[in-house]
Amino acid sequence: MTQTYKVGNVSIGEGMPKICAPLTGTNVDEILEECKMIRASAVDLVEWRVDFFDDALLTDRVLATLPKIKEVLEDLPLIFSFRTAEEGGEKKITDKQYVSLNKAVAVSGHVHIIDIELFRGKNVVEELVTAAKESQIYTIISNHDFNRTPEMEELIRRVTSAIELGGDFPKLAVMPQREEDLLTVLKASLQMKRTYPEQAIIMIAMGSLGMISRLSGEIFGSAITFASVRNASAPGQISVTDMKSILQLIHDAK
Ligand SMILES: O=C1C[C@@](O)(C(=O)O)C[C@@H](O)[C@@H]1O
Repeated sequence: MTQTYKVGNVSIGEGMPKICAPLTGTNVDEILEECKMIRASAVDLVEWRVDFFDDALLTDRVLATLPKIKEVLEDLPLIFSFRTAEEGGEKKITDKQYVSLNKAVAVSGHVHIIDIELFRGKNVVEELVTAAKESQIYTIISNHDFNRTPEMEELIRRVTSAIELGGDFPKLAVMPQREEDLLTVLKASLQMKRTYPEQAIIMIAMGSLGMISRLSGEIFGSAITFASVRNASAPGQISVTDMKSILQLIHDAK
């Protein structure tokens, strides 16, 4: 039985996968406009993809923007993600900046979850997991490959490392090149769900070929799915409205 993580008012790890919409605005006005649209939609969580923000490398500007976002989103749980250029994000950032930005955000009290990239290395990940725990917020430990899908054993190895490093939600997003890659992701997801039944895991195959993986989380064991309200933050995301009705259909059929 998957452990349920209570993030704000949302229970992650039970029932239908929870829908998360990304904020991809480049300035405060755009971001707040997106927040309003998201607030009026059927999302469960919001991800601030801060790497889209022009001032992402200025911690003061990021910290000043967070309360404005919270004001519009009200009680919707917020994930903070700086997706680095190495993993398909918009900007480069040094390890030092990455750690200090995420730490400042963790202690700010304005976010519920921070996303830490597995490949930033053990030291960075451990330092940020500790900081998050001290601030009583959750962590996603993530890994992305926008070009290909690694072998099944490698997918399992990455998710297992994320669990061993103390992440609350291990997350993998990879790009299938052929139909078999999609099956590999679903199979890895199911295997992880069976091996770690108490763990809420997020497994995504991106692009049009991977779309099924975004819909089938309740079957194969993926606790959060990403869908868009205005702009997609990754290939293959569908609209929140379509996502909600498909997840409901699958849920009702169970
Ligand atoms: O890691 C993920 C998943 C994602 O890459 C996707 O494929 O939906 C979208 C990103 O915004 C998010 O940080």
